[in-house]
Amino acid sequence: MFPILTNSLITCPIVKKGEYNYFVHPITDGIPDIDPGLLREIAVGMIRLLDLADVKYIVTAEAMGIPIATALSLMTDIPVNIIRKRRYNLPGECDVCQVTGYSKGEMYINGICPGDRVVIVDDVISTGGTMNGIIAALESIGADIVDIGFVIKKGNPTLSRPYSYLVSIEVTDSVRVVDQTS
Ligand SMILES: O=P(O)(O)OC[C@H]1O[C@H](OP(=O)(O)OP(=O)(O)O)[C@H](O)[C@@H]1O
Ligand SMILES: Nc1nc2[nH]cnc2c(=O)[nH]1
Repeated sequence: MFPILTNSLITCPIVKKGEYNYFVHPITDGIPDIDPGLLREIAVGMIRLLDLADVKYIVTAEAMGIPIATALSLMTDIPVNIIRKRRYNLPGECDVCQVTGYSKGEMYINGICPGDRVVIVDDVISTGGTMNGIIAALESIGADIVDIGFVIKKGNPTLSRPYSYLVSIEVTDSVRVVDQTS
């Protein structure tokens, strides 16, 4: 179903971040490069996956959600709203607490209003810490979260809302693709 994505995953390197097996891949790291054919395959798959009707923003997290959200935006004409790792101190800025398997930090939402219909996309979900933080922050704003989609699901994370993904992987000393959307 996603031959370029699948092949690039099973051949990608793994590095250790403490005890965490971190896979290094074009879509999640931009390394070694982002092939346009891979990005197109993903964008077409995500558009099939997601409910994008009457959506005001495709919301994504800096940094590696940006290429995916941009590709979707070009194909749908829906603007992108980027959750940034930098604080701007603008009126209404909303803090997101981000905890991953290897890091902890803050992110910041600007420009989303109560009632805005949004779809959230990201490159990968692993512990779910990032997305659960984003969901809580968007709920506190009063945004209407219509759908949530990932290119890659790593392991078996739990989210406070339903979500979908293109491929599911297990990572040990290599990547194994265990499932994909049909
Ligand atoms: O499910 P989780 O365990 O929270 O991991 C998922 C998050 O990890 C990556 O972001 P990262 O913070 O590494 O930033 P980057 O996009 O700048 O590489 C990825 O883009 C997700 O946002
Ligand atoms: N590139 C990359 N990003 C991640 N985000 C959460 N886990 C991972 C991982 O294993 N690799």
